[in-house]
Amino acid sequence: MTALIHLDKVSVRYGAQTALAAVSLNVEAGKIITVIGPNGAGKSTLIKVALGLLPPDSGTVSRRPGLIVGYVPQRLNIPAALPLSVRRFLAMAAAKGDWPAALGRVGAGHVLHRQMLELSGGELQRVMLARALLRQPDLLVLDEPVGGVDMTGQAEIYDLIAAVARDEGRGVLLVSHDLHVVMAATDEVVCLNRHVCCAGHPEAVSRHPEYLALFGPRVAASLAVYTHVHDHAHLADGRVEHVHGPHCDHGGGCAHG
Ligand SMILES: Nc1ncnc2c1ncn2[C@@H]1O[C@H](COP(=O)(O)OP(=O)(O)OP(=O)(O)O)[C@@H](O)[C@H]1O
Repeated sequence: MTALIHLDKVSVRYGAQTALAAVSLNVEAGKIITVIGPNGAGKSTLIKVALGLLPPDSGTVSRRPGLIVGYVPQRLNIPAALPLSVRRFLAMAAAKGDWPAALGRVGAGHVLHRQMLELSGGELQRVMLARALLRQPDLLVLDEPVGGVDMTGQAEIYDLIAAVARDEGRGVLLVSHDLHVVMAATDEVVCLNRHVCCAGHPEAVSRHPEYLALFGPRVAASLAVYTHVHDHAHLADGRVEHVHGPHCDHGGGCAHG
């Protein structure tokens, strides 16, 4: 298997509600896969399945044997009464790591001796990323990693994520709403709305200008456009009907409607 992780037709239900329906995706070494989708689309559920925290109701998840995963959650809840320095927090993840270098790399060199509870939202996200990278992961899983980070910081963090994939050959599975910032550094976009609506390479933008019109000006401006092969229709009751036409007119607002 060349993929670090492979999801094959994974479905997850919470009671009667389907959170993921036959979702397949691959993350390979050196590649960044970005999952986008509206609230409730199943992005966090997908991450939980990929991490092995949630077993799928059907379908399979295959991980390369011995895979090391670094995970940056959307939020970290630290008990208010827990005295925990950044240094100690990082030491818990990697006892022998070069913590100052790891923090310096994510632009948070100044927080090594601070208390975790004192950090700003952006500083906390950077520390979480440093901690994930200290594990020297084959696969980095990031659930909206720039929450609370200012605009300049966001660009810096995405540049770093791109370098981690490109220069160090790590695979990255990223959930993001920051489409325009993420696009430049993404190898493949997976548009999720319980099922995979569409997926493709952002660089296909220049080769397929006709698709720009499909998304409408608001989405097109933030997302540019990517190869869009649509093999299903969205029915009024929310179900999906598979059809064989190669492209859709996106009238159903697949990801964003
Ligand atoms: N433990 C749970 N029990 C029941 N329903 C759940 C549970 N976790 C998630 N859901 C439901 O499953 C659906 C998908 O949730 P999920 O958190 O995966 O979406 P998301 O795309 O990450 O959303 P958001 O962008 O709002 O974070 C939602 O409708 C949510 O209410």
